[in-house]
Amino acid sequence: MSARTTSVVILGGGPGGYEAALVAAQLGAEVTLVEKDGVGGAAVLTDCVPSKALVATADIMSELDTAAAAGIRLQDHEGDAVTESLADIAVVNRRILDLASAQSADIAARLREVGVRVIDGTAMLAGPHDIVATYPDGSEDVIPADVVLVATGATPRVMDTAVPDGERILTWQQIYALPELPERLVVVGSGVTGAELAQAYLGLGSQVVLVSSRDRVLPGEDADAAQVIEDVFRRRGMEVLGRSRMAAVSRTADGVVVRLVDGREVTGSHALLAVGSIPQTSGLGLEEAGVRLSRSGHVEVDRVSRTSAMGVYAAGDCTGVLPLASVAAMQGRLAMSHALGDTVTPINLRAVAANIFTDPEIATVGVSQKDLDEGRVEGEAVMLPLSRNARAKMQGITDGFVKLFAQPGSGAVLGGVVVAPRASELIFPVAQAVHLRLNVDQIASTSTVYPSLIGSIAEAARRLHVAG
Ligand SMILES: Cc1cc2nc3c(=O)[nH]c(=O)nc-3n(C[C@H](O)[C@H](O)[C@H](O)COP(=O)(O)OP(=O)(O)OC[C@H]3O[C@@H](n4cnc5c(N)ncnc54)[C@H](O)[C@@H]3O)c2cc1C
Ligand SMILES: NC(=O)c1ccc[n+]([C@@H]2O[C@H](COP(=O)([O-])OP(=O)(O)OC[C@H]3O[C@@H](n4cnc5c(N)ncnc54)[C@H](O)[C@@H]3O)[C@@H](O)[C@H]2O)c1
Repeated sequence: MSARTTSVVILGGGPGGYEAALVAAQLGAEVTLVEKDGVGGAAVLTDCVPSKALVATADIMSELDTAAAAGIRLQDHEGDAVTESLADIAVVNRRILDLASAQSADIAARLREVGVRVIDGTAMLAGPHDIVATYPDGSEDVIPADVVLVATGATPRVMDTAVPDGERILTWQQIYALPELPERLVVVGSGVTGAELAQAYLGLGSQVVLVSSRDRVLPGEDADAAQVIEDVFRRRGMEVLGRSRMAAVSRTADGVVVRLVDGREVTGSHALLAVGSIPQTSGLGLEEAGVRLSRSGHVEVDRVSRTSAMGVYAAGDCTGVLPLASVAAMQGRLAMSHALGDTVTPINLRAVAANIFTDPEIATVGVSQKDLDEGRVEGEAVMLPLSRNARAKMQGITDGFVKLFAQPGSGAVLGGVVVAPRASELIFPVAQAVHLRLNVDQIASTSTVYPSLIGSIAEAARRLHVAG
């Protein structure tokens, strides 16, 4: 198949779709991308980018709060101490929406530059090689495709007993339209979305109650890291209700009531539902075209993003491989490289770095403590609290740690966890070590700046040295 004449049609313009479009265009294909809501997808318009922008604002406010501990006194013109900062949520939201649409426009411009045809419409398959695009005015086009990429993402899970109304009962995609800061926000679900947004609103000045169905928040994460975050949440005044499953949410005269399955009731001014997502794969003609779906409705793919139908690939949240923007992008790029005959290395989830944008952040890569504890991986762990690091002291960092996992004998770095402000930036050397199969001595002997938080990663590596 000649890449120059290959026609590629992509359903969905999130990171899975637009990154694939860029690669396919670079490899010489004729590329059409059909997107119904806006280029950049949910990642840019409603999920990843807006939530991180909200967190960034809350972080600025929390830095103001900690200024006093560093000896900084904020005062007004009369010399009276200023002890409170207020978030003007209408301004905050406007900035976030502007920033998201600017990011979307930048991506659309880049796609145009490389010759990708972007269709504003809804797409579905009429067989493995024909895509029907429906335009906003209801008219349709059939686009023939040699290669199809399904990258339609996921959408917030909605329960019949807790239906969002966009005013008081909200999904995370609706919060940026709020005209006022919620006075008392009940966040339901303590996964990554719930934890990040609960802390962001707490930082912005809302009272926050976090309804967590599990023993602790962030049930899927490193237990030591989740404990640090839960302690910080409580210390800063968040009410965390553990082992509390929401049964229903309804409106009251001036707010909401969240009913728990054990009969308790939690009242608030607003409820934010963060109870997971479902893949957007129904009604797309996928199964009719021979594309196998899992019981959860995700598209089944292999490590180069092939589905069960020849010539049809899938990437991102609709596959359920690992719901991260970075992974969606990687899957989309791999799909195009494979379809268009470029060199491909199958996806390696072991080396995927991820970050939870709480304060402090939790960054992880590679194997987990659970893998070691449950005997799936043989490894040793060293955990160093950041409170003993000189730079951390200077910056007033009291919570957080660095944890490194290594293979006994060889000292190969298997993974790590960093809990710190900007952990997302600090995890890179560990990710690089996992990716390049470096050993602890190679990390330990790499020069680090003194004083620096990253020095703790080198120190953890030194502690894992295997005497030769
Ligand atoms: C609150 C929140 C915060 C997050 N933060 C992060 C983060 O910090 N870092 C990170 O890596 N990940 C983050 N994620 C995950 C990340 O957003 C997703 O993994 C990512 O969006 C997946 O990209 P995608 O391309 O698969 O889908 P999406 O970004 O969902 O894009 C899919 C697009 O397809 C379009 N579409 C669907 N059906 C059709 C159709 N029939 N025709 C045309 N178009 C269609 C949709 O309109 C959508 O625009 C976050 C998720 C949430 C919920
Ligand atoms: N920083 C990031 O990279 C980032 C941020 C947000 C989301 N994400 C991605 O999205 C994925 C999904 O995260 P998520 O948090 O949206 O969903 P999730 O499915 O991981 O978490 C939802 C949580 O809600 C709980 N829950 C479900 N029903 C409930 C009920 N009735 N009452 C109380 N709790 C209930 C579940 O037990 C679960 O802990 C993550 O795994 C991550 O990959 C990434």
